[in-house]
Amino acid sequence: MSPKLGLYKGRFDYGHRTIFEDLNFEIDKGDILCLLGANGCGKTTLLRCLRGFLPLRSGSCRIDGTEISIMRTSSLAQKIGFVFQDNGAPFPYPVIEVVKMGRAPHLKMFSSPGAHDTAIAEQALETVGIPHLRDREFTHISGGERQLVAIARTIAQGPDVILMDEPTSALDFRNQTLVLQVIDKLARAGLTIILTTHYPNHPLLHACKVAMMNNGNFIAFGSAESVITESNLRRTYGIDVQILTSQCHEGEAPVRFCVPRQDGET
Ligand SMILES: Nc1ncnc2c1ncn2[C@@H]1O[C@H](COP(=O)(O)OP(=O)(O)OP(=O)(O)O)[C@@H](O)[C@H]1O
Repeated sequence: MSPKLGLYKGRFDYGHRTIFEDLNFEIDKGDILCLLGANGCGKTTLLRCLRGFLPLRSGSCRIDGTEISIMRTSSLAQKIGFVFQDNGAPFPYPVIEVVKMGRAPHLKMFSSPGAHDTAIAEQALETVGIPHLRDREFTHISGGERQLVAIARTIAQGPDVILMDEPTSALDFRNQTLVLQVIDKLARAGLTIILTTHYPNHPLLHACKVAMMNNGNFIAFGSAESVITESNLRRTYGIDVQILTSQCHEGEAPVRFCVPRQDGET
């Protein structure tokens, strides 16, 4: 059986500048893959290529074995959702209408969302814990709330795969935890999720696969435990980091987490 999503010998260039090349990975239904890497290493560019927003210079990206570059736009939108880093608010629509926009790939041309689509959108708001924002104007809610609305809209889209560009970046501590729990829940329901993050502790605390990106390739790919090591973190971010373990609850496996060393940069 084909993996849910695969990239094979992927290469992308902005003009003469190669962002990544000979990049390969496969992930399956229900997997969560966390992309880590320094600012500007190419995480967003990779996500955009996987969604088909940017064309690969060479190589192939396949969903369920089908090359995405030959898929129709609506079929691709039904299969892959994308949560952008920046959720600007150009129009003062009510939040529920913004979430219903996620249903667009499922509607016939010139038709509007119906009661079924409204119910799906309301369920998506419940899933991300913001049903109380249903009738608020999208332009009058906070940046973090807009990020949660964007996630709800993508859930309402009903894709098999969700690509999320720094989904926790604008969120407070509670909502970061909430979004990571939502991601766990979606994966348990069979969705495949790829997210970028700047917090190595997130994948350590929420066991998932990790790809560490550096110099246009993955320097490590695998379980959080195997990839998030002191030496990989030093190589990627150029600082000394210490991995600590703590027994939070008696009888449960110890939790691993990383902290920068106090004695500074390497
Ligand atoms: N449209 C563009 N044209 C040319 N270069 C670009 C363009 N977009 C991004 N870049 C460059 O490509 C490189 C990769 O950018 P990208 O946004 O993918 O990195 P990133 O890892 O997501 O960064 P961050 O963690 O800061 O969000 C960066 O050096 C960036 O300056």
